[in-house]
Amino acid sequence: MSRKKTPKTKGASAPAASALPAANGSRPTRPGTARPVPQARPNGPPQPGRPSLGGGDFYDVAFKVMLVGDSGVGKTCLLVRFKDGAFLAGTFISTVGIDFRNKVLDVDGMKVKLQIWDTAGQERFRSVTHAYYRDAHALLLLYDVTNKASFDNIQAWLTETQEYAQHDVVLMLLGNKVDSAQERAVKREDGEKLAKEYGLPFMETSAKTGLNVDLAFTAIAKQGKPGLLPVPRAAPQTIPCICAPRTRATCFQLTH
Ligand SMILES: Nc1nc2c(ncn2[C@@H]2O[C@H](COP(=O)(O)OP(=O)(O)OP(=O)(O)O)[C@@H](O)[C@H]2O)c(=O)[nH]1
Ligand SMILES: [Mg+2]
Repeated sequence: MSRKKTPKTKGASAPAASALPAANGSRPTRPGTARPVPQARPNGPPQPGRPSLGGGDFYDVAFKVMLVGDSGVGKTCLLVRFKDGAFLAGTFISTVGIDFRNKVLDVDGMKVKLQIWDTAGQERFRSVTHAYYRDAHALLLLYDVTNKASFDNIQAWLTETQEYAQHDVVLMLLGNKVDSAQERAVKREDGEKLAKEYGLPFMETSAKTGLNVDLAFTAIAKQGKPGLLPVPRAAPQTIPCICAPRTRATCFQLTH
């Protein structure tokens, strides 16, 4: 069992983000620190040798999760819903660079700390986020069920994943904004089909109502706990390769 010490910072922006140029275009941007940072809730008595988040949250294993997907799909809202149980309604403020939050979950009696990295979906921050893929244990790939383009772009996000993340990274596909039934542009079956094609677990979520949000993060935490819920992967030969030609030499799918 890993008992690593966690950084005590909560909600801090990565240094790289602060060095980024100011936002332009129609959307306002928010630095990672713009969100209110809640205090960690107590999570059992201190135990000798057990690392803590600094606010009373002790954990046994730590797991880094990255949220990726097009700008506006709801990555930040999903994280805020999971961490704070609230929905960020109102003006859409794009994330600048990258931000993170920690939350400890109880998974079958073991405390699993999720360090969740919220990336900017905007193209101009792509080089910043690439640097963080390598350390991620899990990637949540988000699209917006009311935005077909964000669904179509999932393949491009998978390509990025194959290029920059560890080959054994845990992946999950999430279709967010499922509360907006009337504006739905991507059928649930299409999400399921894509997930099956790539051997990914799949859920539809709503950061607005909270539907499946805890469930999605808990499933990820379980996959981060060795011996629990191994990722259902398709056999390599059934997964079509989406590698860029220059990465094929190192492709782990070996299908071309
Ligand atoms: N109806 C509905 N709206 C949502 C949901 N999640 C997010 N939104 C809205 O979608 C917009 C974008 O949400 P964000 O979470 O900021 O999007 P993001 O993916 O973090 O975008 P970037 O930071 O630019 O990458 C905001 O106006 C949110 O209020 C949801 O589940 N349902
Ligand atoms: Mg965001």
